Amino acid sequence: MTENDPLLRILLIEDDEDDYLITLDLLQDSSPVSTRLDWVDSYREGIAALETGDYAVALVDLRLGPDSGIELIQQARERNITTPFILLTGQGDDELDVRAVELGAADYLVKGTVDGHTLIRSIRYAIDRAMATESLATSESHYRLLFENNPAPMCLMEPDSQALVSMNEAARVLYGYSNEEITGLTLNRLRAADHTLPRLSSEGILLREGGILKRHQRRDGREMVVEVVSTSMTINHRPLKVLMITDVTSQLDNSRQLRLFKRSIESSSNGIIITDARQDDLPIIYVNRAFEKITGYSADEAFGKNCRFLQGSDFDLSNEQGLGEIRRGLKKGADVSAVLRNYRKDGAPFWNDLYISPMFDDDGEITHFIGVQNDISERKSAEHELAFNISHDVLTGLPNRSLLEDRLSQACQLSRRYGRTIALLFVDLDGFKLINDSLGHRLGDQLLIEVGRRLNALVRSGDTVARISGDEFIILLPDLAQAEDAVIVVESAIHEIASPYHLDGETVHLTASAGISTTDGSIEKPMALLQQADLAMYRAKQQGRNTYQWFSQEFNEEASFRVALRNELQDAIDQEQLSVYYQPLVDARSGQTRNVEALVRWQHPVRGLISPGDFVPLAEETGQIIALGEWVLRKACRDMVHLHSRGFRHCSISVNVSPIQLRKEGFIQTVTNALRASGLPPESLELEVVESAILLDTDLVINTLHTIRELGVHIAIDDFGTGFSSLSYIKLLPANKIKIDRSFIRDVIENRSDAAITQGVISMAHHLGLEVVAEGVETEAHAAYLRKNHCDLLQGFAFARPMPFDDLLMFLNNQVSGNRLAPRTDANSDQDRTLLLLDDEENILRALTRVLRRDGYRILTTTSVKEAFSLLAAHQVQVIVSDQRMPEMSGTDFLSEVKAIHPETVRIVLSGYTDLKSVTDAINEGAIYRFLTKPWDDQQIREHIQQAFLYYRATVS
Ligand SMILES: Nc1nc2c(ncn2[C@@H]2O[C@H](COP(=O)(O)O[C@H]3[C@@H](O)[C@H](n4cnc5c(=O)[nH]c(N)nc54)O[C@@H]3COP(=O)(O)O)[C@@H](O)[C@H]2O)c(=O)[nH]1
Repeated sequence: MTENDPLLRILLIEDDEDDYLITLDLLQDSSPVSTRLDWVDSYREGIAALETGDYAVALVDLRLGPDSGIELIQQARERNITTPFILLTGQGDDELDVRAVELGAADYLVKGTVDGHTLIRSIRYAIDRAMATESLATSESHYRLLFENNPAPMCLMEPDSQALVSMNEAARVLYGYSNEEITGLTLNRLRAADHTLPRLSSEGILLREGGILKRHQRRDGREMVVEVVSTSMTINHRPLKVLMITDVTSQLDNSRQLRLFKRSIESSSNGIIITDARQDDLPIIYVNRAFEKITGYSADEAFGKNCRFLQGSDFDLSNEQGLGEIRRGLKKGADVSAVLRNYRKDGAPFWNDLYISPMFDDDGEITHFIGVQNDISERKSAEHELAFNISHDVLTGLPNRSLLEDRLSQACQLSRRYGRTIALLFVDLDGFKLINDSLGHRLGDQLLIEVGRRLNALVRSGDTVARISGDEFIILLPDLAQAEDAVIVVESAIHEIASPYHLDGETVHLTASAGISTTDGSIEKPMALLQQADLAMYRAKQQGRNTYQWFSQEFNEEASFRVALRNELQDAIDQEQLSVYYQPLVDARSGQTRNVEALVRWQHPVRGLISPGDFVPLAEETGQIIALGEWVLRKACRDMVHLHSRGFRHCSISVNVSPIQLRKEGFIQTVTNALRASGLPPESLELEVVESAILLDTDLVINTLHTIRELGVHIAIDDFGTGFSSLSYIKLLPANKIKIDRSFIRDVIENRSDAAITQGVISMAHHLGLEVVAEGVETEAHAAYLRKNHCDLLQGFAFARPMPFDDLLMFLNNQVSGNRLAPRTDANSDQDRTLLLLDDEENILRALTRVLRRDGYRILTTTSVKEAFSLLAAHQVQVIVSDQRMPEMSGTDFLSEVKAIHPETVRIVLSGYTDLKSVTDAINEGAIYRFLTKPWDDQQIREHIQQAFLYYRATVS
């Protein structure tokens, strides 16, 4: 209180007015400051005045009428009235004094003993004390607020007992206790069973000074990891510990997770790079070990660099697209992935499947980029290999059909643009299957590889050699000035392929047939070129192989015809447009029909009668031969039963069986079904099988034939001599019969090779106990020759053509009624002497006949070599006299042939010219017996002829 202090308002609660006036005087006399003393004289008014809060101090009389000043003070305190009190009383009383101070009275004055100064000092003291008390209370409340409202959980703990004195709200919330539950709580209660943890700096959490980690539990038992910082302090003379508690459970989890992430990144097999987006040129600030391993660069070498250092120094076109994507992605701040060709430190390239992700700060700014590298070089090379395999033939490494197709299309575009010619060569190896089967597939493969290599070696860099299937190679020549240029290549190809191959110590010879098709690029469907070349190749095969042919529209039409036929054949089978014709096989000696061959015919509604030679191969290609063959078999069996019922029981039926039928499962059942359904005895059925039928699935076919044979059905080997089968296979076949192919019979009477083959086959067959049929017997001469050479059965136009069943019946009936094909017995017997005279001049023949007739010979004459062969085939000629100079061939050549075909004959040349060389050669070879000259001496020539007959007798008998 000073002079400058404002007016000091003092309340006097006193029931005695005199005391009021005394107090007023005392104040006015002694107070150094302006005071105003308000007086109330009752308890009630006193409380009311105090509640205004307007008074710096209140002087309260102990006695207020019936009320007590002490009660008033007590009442005021209860009403939170903080006004300092000075209790006034009429007499001194220590007890009262203590009581007043206890209640918060600042002083106790005894009325009448107090002077002005004492009063003023007491008032000042009361006010100061009140102010000090209030300031202390304010400060205490601040501290309490600070403790209670502190967001950090805090506890006050008694150090010895560890009893918790207090817990702030944050701590209560953390632990789940209410304020009331704190009483009696000890630190131990807050601890989990296993509350100690090692210092966790290794766990990546930064602890505060003095902080330790403990495992605590909440009221509900849930555990948590807390950091506890404990500080000792004394509060109100009481030593206490303040525990500052922080729940670090999630921090610890995060830290562990972070460490896990870090370890994952470190141990990731993908390379990981982090670049700083806030620095120029995005320098690398982190790389993991996998990066070092993939690239060969250490982290130190990579730090500070931009990732582009992995792209090598040369421009790489293959990266352009990927880099473009990355640039766009980075610009947008979006995730981006791209495959780049990067380079390792040692310069080796690798394929980097890169995934880049931006990292943002809280303001949405990109701070870093994380790149994840995946070295996909192996996958790339596998993909590359796969792509290669998709477009290339695995065996030879040559382009396959699909790549060829691409190149052909491209070639067509280019040749149209630049006016060039494209040629496609279709090269097919001749008889490769046979070679493959006999050599084995391993060597077969080597052969194909070598063929591919040879073809590749002879083409130019822009050309393509492809392998489109087994033994089919294509050469695409996309850039020819003219079509004829293809000839050089095709001839070289055929020549190269024909050079011997030396494989595993074996020397293999191979030929190829080729077809050429060409275009100026305008062809609508480029692959049609392949079909055309294929057709041309097919024609080359027909021409005898080891040659080439050009495609022509004519082939195309033929091919179209074949395709159409193939489709119509099914209708033919379904709609019974097929019929069976029969051709007799006659006994060579008796002329009797012993057997008939069933031959299918197709009566096409538009095309007329179609030969089986045209549609059977097609049916074999499509598999339709199964249904077709089965139908023929059933029909033939039925017809044969019909024939038997008409009295021709000695007659059996031959049915052709395709190799495809033989290999088909259930064929035996098909045969038994046909026999059972028709009632034909098995021995009346003969199946004709071509020798090549056993080339594929040999064991299966041979077993099938054995089973069929066991049924009683006969087996004939058809077209004998035309297949490539070995004789060792033949002996495995359970055959009854061999049919010599008609190609050997056609010239058998004049071609020494055919004659030798025919004689050889007959002899071999008889030694094997087989019967022999000659097919294609077209003339009497054929028949006579074959008879003479002991052929058993004859089949051919000389006797009958294939005919419908009704005609067959008629034919057989005619035979029975005497018109049978009587055996052509030669008019002269073995003893008869038959002389054949051959000269292209009729008058010579007449003159000779006149001279020799008188010696009783049967004289046959002819001016033609061809007819001479026929006469020789048909008659038992012993001596032949031939002119030397004839238009068809020389006499010595003719007699040389005769010697091969009829070695028993005695052969004489009668010539007006002396070509010494050929005559001496013929004599030396034994082809001629005598050389006589024109003009002749009648007597002399008669003697020579007689001697010739004698010579014949002597040598033949
Ligand atoms: N798998 C089947 N093949 C069959 C069937 N029917 C016939 N064929 C085969 O078709 C080929 C052609 O037969 P085709 O046109 O009927 O010719 C046969 C005869 O007509 C013919 N032949 C008979 N004699 C002569 C003759 O003196 N000269 C001559 N130029 N041709 C003649 O020969 C064919 C019979 O040959 P083959 O069967 O080898 O005994 C032919 O290969 C038939 O096999 C069938 O139903 N299924």
